[in-house]
Amino acid sequence: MAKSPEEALRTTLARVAPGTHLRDGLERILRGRTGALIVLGQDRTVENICSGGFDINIAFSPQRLRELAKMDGAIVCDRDASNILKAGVQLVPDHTIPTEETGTRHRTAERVAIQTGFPVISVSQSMQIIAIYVQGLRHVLEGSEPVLARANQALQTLERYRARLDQVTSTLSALEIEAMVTVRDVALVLQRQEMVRRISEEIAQYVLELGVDGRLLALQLEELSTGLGPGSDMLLKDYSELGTEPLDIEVALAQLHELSSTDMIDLSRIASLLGYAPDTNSLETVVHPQGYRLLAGIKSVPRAVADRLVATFGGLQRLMAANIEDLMAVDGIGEQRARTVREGLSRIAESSLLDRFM
Ligand SMILES: Nc1ncnc2c1ncn2[C@@H]1O[C@H](COP(=O)(O)OP(=O)(O)OP(=O)(O)O)[C@@H](O)[C@H]1O
Repeated sequence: MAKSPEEALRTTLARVAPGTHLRDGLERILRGRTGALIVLGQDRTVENICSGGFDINIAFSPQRLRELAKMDGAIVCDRDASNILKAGVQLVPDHTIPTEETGTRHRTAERVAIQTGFPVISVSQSMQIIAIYVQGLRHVLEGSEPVLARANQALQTLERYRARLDQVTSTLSALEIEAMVTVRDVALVLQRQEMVRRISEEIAQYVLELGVDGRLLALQLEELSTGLGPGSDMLLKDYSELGTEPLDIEVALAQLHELSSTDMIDLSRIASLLGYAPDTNSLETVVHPQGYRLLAGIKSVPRAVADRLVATFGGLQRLMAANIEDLMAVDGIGEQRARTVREGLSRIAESSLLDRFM
């Protein structure tokens, strides 16, 4: 499947991250106060817009890149910059492709990136910046310090969001056990899960961009992401019976990911993703989960078995009331698994109530 421009940019950012040969070469060009125009990839389209220059086809090294950049014209490397294929090339992209850039080097870079689909890097001699063009996107590379400063701020935000998510999730579990959940409680957890997802994604992007300088950040992100529990899909599945139409979980999840930050504050808007009328009265309606989320929290219960359990018992309350024999009556559940489910559910019930009342 073709990558979205954002995904392609992420891949390229990893390729030029600190610690890579390519970044080393680009930094050398910058320090040497020359410029460069580098295409990362070669195919028929690239061939067709290349004029002059020469084929070299040598293994990539930062020193070679720096030396070749002293010449006029562009450099063509293969996709992962393991070989330098051409140097001193004049690139002649389609001049009708619109570009916002000024200066021929950067206008060419943007057009070539759009026309070929390959990333293009420009090192500006006059502005002393390295810019990456991927399809229609432009990203200016920064030194690690400002990126780390922003990443650390995001990490602190994630820490706060995570604490709040844990809090609302354990409240929801307790309310589920007591059959006292309202739409507001569900929307609140969906909101917090989404906020954690968004900020985690932002930090993951910084990790990519920072390369070797982002190792500690990667560890911190991993630590703050462990034990997150079942995701928003399980929650949507649990409460998807609210509307008149059966809910398409994938669609609802995509809609949640696309909510603007203003919509994210509005719990009624989030509740409407579950098929519920977007008004404040709806938020106070008492609702009952199917049990998918709590079952997903029990390690040795496969998804298909969980689905069968939900289909048989038709809701968490009846599932909680089921004894070993009742559970064993479900297709694919032997005594061992019935015990696991029973004990798992009892443990969740105990710990939820303890969390709530202690
Ligand atoms: N179409 C092109 N193909 C290959 N190389 C190019 C092309 N356009 C510009 N260059 C390279 O960029 C160099 C600088 O060109 P120019 O001064 O017009 O660009 P600029 O955008 O002002 O660059 P800078 O920001 O580096 O000063 C040229 O000498 C050439 O090596």
